[in-house]
Amino acid sequence: MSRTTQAPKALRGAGNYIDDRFHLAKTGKKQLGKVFPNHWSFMLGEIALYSFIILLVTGVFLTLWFKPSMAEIVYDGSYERLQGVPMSEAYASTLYINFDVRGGMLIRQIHHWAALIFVASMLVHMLRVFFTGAFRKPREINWLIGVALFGLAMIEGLFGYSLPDDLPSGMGVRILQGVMMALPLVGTYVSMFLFGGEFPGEDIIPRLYMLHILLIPGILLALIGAHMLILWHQKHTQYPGKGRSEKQVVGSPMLPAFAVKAGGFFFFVFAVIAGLSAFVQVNPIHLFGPFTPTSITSGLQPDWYMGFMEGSLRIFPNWFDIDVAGYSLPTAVLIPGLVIPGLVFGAMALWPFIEQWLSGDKRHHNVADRPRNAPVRTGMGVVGITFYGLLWLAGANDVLSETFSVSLFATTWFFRIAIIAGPIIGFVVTKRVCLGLQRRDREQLEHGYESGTIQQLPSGEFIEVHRESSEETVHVLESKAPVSRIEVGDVDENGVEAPSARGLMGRLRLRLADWYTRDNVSFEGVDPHSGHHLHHGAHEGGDAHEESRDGAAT
Ligand code: HEM
Ligand code: HEM
Repeated sequence: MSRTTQAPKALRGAGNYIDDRFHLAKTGKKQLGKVFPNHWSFMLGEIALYSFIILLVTGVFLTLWFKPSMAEIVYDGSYERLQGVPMSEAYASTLYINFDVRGGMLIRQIHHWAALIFVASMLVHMLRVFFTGAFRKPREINWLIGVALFGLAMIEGLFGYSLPDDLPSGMGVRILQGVMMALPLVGTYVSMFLFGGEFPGEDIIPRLYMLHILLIPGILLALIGAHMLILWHQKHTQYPGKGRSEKQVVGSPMLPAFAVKAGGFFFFVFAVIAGLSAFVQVNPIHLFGPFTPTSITSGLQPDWYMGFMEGSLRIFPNWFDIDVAGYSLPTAVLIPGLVIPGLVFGAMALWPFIEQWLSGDKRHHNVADRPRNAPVRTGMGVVGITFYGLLWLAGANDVLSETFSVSLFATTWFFRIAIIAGPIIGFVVTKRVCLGLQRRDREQLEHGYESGTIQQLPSGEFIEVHRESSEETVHVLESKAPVSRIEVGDVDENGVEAPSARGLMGRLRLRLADWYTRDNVSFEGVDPHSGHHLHHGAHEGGDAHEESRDGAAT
């Protein structure tokens, strides 16, 4: 006997009341059945989202006791080792959260760990999007929002790190001021404006506080909202496979499968952050002491996401300063502190448009690329990782020197050379590996996979038996887009428009387009399993739920 479940009367009443006014039932039904593709790499954006929520909640807790004031007091709280020490109210209030507020130290730890994981998950999420080409049309705007989110999150973290006014806080703010002062013409004014006078002054902590708890989180929240709305509207990309096309999305529906999974995953992320916070100490401000402009510590590192800026400043040579009309431009600070980060973020923001410009490809892409099938893009991604990673390591050049007992000058020079050679080597090796994998894919598509079974033919010859790949694998292998090496003025059958050869820019564009596609292995004319020595293999099934990209569930 079957029984239909009905919501309790009161709930139904409330539902009807709302539906009468807002007519949400129809839209709600459609939206709640929305299909989400399943792949572990799509959980990286979720980790960023959940750690952001944890930051908001723990941040509000911290504001209850934190005092954003530079007024000097003499400490007489419960941490005995600092009693009688003059310090700012900001530092004293953070010590108070640590030692006098119940659970205070744990919440500070959670806030800090969540910040570290927030930026890390964002970075890995961004790499996933980059290497799968998920930034291509129609998702360029979401990519740009992402780049803004990444930059803002770094600044938000730096400002949060500066709030407790302990020694590392003040050192971070000092570097920030140094970089600001290097700005041509306006540097000193910008610094005076932010600090309300000479460094450090009394104003900086209240100002950073306002930015940290109100303005930047507000902008982050709005941008994340827009990011999610756009994602919802455009739907997710999906990896190639059986039944997955540019027009169809395959995965689990929002209710119940995806909602339950996402809810559970939130608690998992929270548990990992809380576990780390309970057992692994981060930023023990009570051990560092209050900031005084005359003190400095050695071997101290900033939070990981500021590491690449630190490295950039540490290894850039102090070769020349430029004098323009009586103003000096300190290149050793200006270039590593502003120009290099500007180039890194500029390249990130522009890449989707550069790629579109040189390939002429204006099609919609909903099926993700396999990284090997876009060797130049994948190579450029490795250039970015190597460049960023080396700068990041260079930010710890003193720690590396001490650990490996090499001189500081040797590590500095190692990084100065590696920062140029590393990305070039990275690009060449990656591109070769991608092309090698493409050749292997082509081979597998044509001949099936190597079974490991060796047979001896009557003639005495030994052969390896190849078996047919599953239908799923064939779909994945066949997903490689045709290599578009089109001639000037052409539009190919995929709507890819050829670069124009006119003018200097036109010729440059053609050259780059050629560089982008040259060497790519063509799969055209390859008939699956047309090779010799094949035996039939197993076939796998596809996912259960499908939805067309224009919203109709099937
Ligand atoms: C993306 C968001 C955020 C990031 C990356 C971030 C990061 C940080 C970091 C790294 C610290 C230093 C923690 C420490 O002392 O060990 C900090 C401190 C602080 N944050 Fe945030 N935070 C964020 C959002 C918020 C929000 C939304 C609030 C408040 C509504 C907030 C309130 C505070 C307060 C009051 C402190 C000073 C107390 C302390 O240092 O323990 N934060 N934040
Ligand atoms: C606060 C930080 C961020 C949050 C909370 C966030 C959240 C998400 C989520 C939950 C998704 C869907 C699931 C997934 O693909 O992982 C997504 C997709 C996407 N994100 Fe982010 N993201 C953030 C930062 C970024 C950054 C830094 C970039 C790139 C620069 C970026 C670009 C994209 C793009 C292009 C998509 C669509 C991908 C697709 O459809 O396959 N996001 N984001």
